[in-house]
Amino acid sequence: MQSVATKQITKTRNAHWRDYLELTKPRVVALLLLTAVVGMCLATEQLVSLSVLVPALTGIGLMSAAAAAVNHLVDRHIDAKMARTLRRPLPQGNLSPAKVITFATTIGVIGFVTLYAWVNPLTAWLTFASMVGYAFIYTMFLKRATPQNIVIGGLAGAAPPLLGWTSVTNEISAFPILLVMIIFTWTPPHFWALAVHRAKDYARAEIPMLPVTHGIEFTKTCIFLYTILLGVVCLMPFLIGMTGMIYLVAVTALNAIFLAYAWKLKYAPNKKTAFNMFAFSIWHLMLLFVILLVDHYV
Ligand code: HEM
Ligand SMILES: CC(C)=CCC/C(C)=C/CC/C(C)=C/COP(=O)(O)OP(=O)(O)O
Repeated sequence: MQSVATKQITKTRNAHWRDYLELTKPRVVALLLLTAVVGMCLATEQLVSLSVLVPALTGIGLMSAAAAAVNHLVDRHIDAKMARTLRRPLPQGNLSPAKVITFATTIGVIGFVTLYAWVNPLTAWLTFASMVGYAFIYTMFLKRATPQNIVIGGLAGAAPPLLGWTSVTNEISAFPILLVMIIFTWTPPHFWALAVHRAKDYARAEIPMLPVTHGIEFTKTCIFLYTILLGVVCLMPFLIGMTGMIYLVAVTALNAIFLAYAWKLKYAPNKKTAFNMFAFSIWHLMLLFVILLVDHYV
């Protein structure tokens, strides 16, 4: 496998703007920003002012993109060993590590200054903590150290609703923390479904993801249990009176579908079930946050 990776690394070409875009994990950042926008909107009865919305999204987006670029840099050797990640700009030799460091530092600093100067220092520091959590604590340490890596590291990716909320209110409160808990409990079924599908890749790269260390069946059981827990956590916003019937009905339907995937994955899987559950997880989270918005305004 090393020889496949080496062959790819020697096949270099000039850097292209698309390589820089790929470093930022644009689709992941887009969903993170949606959850941040919802955090902003739910923080106020009025419409969010553009003078907060624009710098907050710019800052959170740039710092998330910087964290993603550092993840590409730190993981370049393991990415070269996995079929899913082999074609990324660093394993392909399209970008040098020095260029990636310059890029990540530049956008990270611009993002921080934007938040600090035009939003508020609280949001700037919370976003900084999330960036460190993903780029350094998860990527450099947890990912290689424990099968609970994504559970603990998931907190960084779960932060954006809180970041959106503090952008508007300049204070931390219980409701956005509940939104963070929703993403936090969603992350294990989201990622482990993909890890079940790609278990051989992770084994080859010697990354201690749950299916590698504890086996596929145990991972499927954990996915099932976390999906039930997610269903319970998703009820909380309704139970504390922060959302209404639209949220309750729509989210119950979404969670029933997610649970049906988890059940099928455990008890009646075919070759595509794990990947289909991963793909649905993205729709699940996206629709859940759109529903929060609809419920807030209707
Ligand atoms: C520690 C937490 C997380 C882990 C380990 C994780 C892992 C992954 C992995 C391995 C992929 C496949 C990437 C690819 O092949 O391109 C992926 C895709 C994705 N993830 Fe996550 N994820 C996490 C948290 C999140 C969060 C918090 C969000 C958004 C709120 C998110 C949104 C997405 C989206 C939208 C995709 C599809 C990307 C694409 O199609 O390019 N993930 N995730
Ligand atoms: C400021 C802030 C909110 C920061 C969070 C930024 C961020 C991009 C979080 C997403 C989490 C994610 C995609 C993890 C996958 O990493 P992986 O290395 O396990 O997956 P890979 O193998 O696809 O690279």
